[in-house]
Amino acid sequence: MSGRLMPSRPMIGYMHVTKSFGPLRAVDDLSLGIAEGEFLAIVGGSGSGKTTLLRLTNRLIEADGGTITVEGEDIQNIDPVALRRRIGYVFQSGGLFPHLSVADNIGITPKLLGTPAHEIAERVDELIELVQLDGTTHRDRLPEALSGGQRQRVGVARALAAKPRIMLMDEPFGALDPLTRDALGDDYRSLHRRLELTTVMITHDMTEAILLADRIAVMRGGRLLAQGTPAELSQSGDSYVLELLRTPRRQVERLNAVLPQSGAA
Ligand SMILES: Nc1ncnc2c1ncn2[C@@H]1O[C@H](COP(=O)(O)OP(=O)(O)OP(=O)(O)O)[C@@H](O)[C@H]1O
Repeated sequence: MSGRLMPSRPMIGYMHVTKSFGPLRAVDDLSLGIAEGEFLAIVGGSGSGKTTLLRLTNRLIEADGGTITVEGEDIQNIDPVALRRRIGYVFQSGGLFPHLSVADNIGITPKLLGTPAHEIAERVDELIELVQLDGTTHRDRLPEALSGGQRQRVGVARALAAKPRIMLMDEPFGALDPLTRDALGDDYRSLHRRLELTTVMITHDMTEAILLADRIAVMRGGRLLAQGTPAELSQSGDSYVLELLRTPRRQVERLNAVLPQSGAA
């Protein structure tokens, strides 16, 4: 996957996008294109504008300047509800409705679209299987009776319900223990490939970004500081980018120093 800033026919295109909240420029003159089928990770410190960029993409908020395109269309010309149907969104906390069962949470979008009940039930079963939940035990549970990892699987299933081609994910695995996080990351990566999705995922974790994404965009102070494959980023002249990339390497070195080099671990 090439590290070009703007592929010739981007699935999502950001051209000089700016968004301010009062005097604060949360997103500042950002240009970037994401190719069809690409998995892009956005990495950056707290407050660097990552969530704002995702929310601009599905018109939860509106940009002050610049243009955003989805499948070549300016999103200003797409009805926000229709746009959100084409873009799945997964929240850090899962964002599930606490009073609705797993099945009803997953089926909420088809229901709002007026899909007949039997079709919703079929789609829900299909999605439960797709995200590897257990239909028998989990289908009728409330979110409070699920583990964090299971809740995130429901969040992914719900986001996929309207068969979007694009998935936006805001720190989807951030609050999970490392093993669950790894498993969910791997499972999502294969879903991304199998369903030929285009995915933009925010993560604080450079290791996760390197392991899951084709390309990484680094944001700082609302600006796109650097972007490229991990190998390309490692050639960056920017000290913040290099520092971000050094963290996973340091972790590996420390682990290697502590753990035996062979054996079960
Ligand atoms: N609705 C809002 N009103 C005012 N300021 C906002 C609003 N939404 C975001 N901001 C500000 O914009 C900046 C960017 O916020 P954003 O949530 O995009 O950052 P982030 O990179 O996603 O951070 P985090 O990693 O902590 O989630 C922050 O300073 C934040 O306080």
